[in-house]
Amino acid sequence: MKIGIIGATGYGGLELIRLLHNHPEAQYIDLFTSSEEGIQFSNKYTHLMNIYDQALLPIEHNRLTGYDVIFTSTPSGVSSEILPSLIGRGPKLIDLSGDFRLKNPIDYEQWYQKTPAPLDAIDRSVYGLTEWNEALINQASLIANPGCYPTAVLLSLLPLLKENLIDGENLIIDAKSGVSGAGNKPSQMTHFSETNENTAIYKIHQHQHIPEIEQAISMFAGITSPITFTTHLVPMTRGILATSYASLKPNVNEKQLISALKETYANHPFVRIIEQSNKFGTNQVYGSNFCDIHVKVDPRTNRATIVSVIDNLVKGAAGQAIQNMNVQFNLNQTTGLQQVPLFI
Ligand SMILES: NC(=O)C1=CN([C@@H]2O[C@H](COP(=O)(O)OP(=O)(O)OC[C@H]3O[C@@H](n4cnc5c(N)ncnc54)[C@H](OP(=O)(O)O)[C@@H]3O)[C@@H](O)[C@H]2O)C=CC1
Ligand SMILES: CC(=O)N[C@@H](CCC(=O)OP(=O)(O)O)C(=O)O
Repeated sequence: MKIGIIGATGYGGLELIRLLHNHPEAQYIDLFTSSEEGIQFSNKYTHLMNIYDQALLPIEHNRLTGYDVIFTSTPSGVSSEILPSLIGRGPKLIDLSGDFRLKNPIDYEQWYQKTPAPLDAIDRSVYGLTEWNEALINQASLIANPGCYPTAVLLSLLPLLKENLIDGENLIIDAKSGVSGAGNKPSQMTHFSETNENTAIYKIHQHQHIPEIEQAISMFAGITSPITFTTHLVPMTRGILATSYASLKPNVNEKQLISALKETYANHPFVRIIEQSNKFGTNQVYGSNFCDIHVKVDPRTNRATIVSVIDNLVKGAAGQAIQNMNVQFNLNQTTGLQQVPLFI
């Protein structure tokens, strides 16, 4: 396969490069930049010395049709300019940004504060939550790869909502992310002295992943109800831990919740249901494409606490993007993605 990565110099791009290096079908990879044309990649990123010594290429739209796959791992507002003219013209397009995820352009405008992608391109895009949308992903020209938080939240909640085991009307979701979730561009929020020895809540009630999660819950579980979703920045580099609190539907018990999760993901190797867990955290999936899920019912409140962990750069971004590429090309979903988590 001939693959192009736009945004190769960013965190998502670097993770695509790391994972594709061990992908048996990724024989040829070009790396594109909007700002560092001609620079030898391994001079910028020493860890890639003797692995990716090639020069970064400029983004020339008329040449992009010559690839089998184009990944865009760019800030919001970029891929909506690059990809629409490429749809159906050869390459499979996989966008890691939020530009094609929200079906209603007014929502995009409101939550991203940017101009939305053209409506016909949004209409043709397929939401790339692999475990839930495989058939459409297989046929798609343009994949809107899910956001990191939505991936962790949706994989844990959808089976329980779909089976009507928990109340979807009053969901409270509390999520925490490592700092790489904010990309490699420094800001006051991600500065070492602001994140070290600190845990902060941010974008309260304004996070752009709120409409994405609500849209997917409606799409896959048929429930249209607003959620309470809060995000926190914690002093670690990778990882997302999402904890949801939901009331049980009448006569539902913990065993049924676990069964629904296990049955849903029985044939999905990247989702692991962890039944016994005194300790459950982001390091058990670090560097891997796993999403681990744990659920516990509190009999005093009749509420379930549903917790999931992913590596934001792998299952939350590049790993899921490659999983989607595998589905598009009728490869086994796990191709190139069988890394064991880096535990310590
Ligand atoms: N980090 C994460 O955990 C996740 C990120 N995402 C999303 O994926 C996308 C990429 O994220 P991430 O890698 O973290 O971001 P980074 O900021 O680390 O990287 C983005 C890259 O995009 C390139 N870029 C910037 N402006 C342009 C432009 N105008 N045209 C083309 N390329 C441009 C830059 O490279 P250059 O200057 O070389 O062109 C830059 O390296 C974002 O939309 C993000 O929201 C989604 C899920 C998880
Ligand atoms: C820690 C951190 O800042 N995370 C980012 C996640 C970025 C992301 O994935 O957003 P889109 O893909 O929707 O652009 C945030 O909360 O905005």
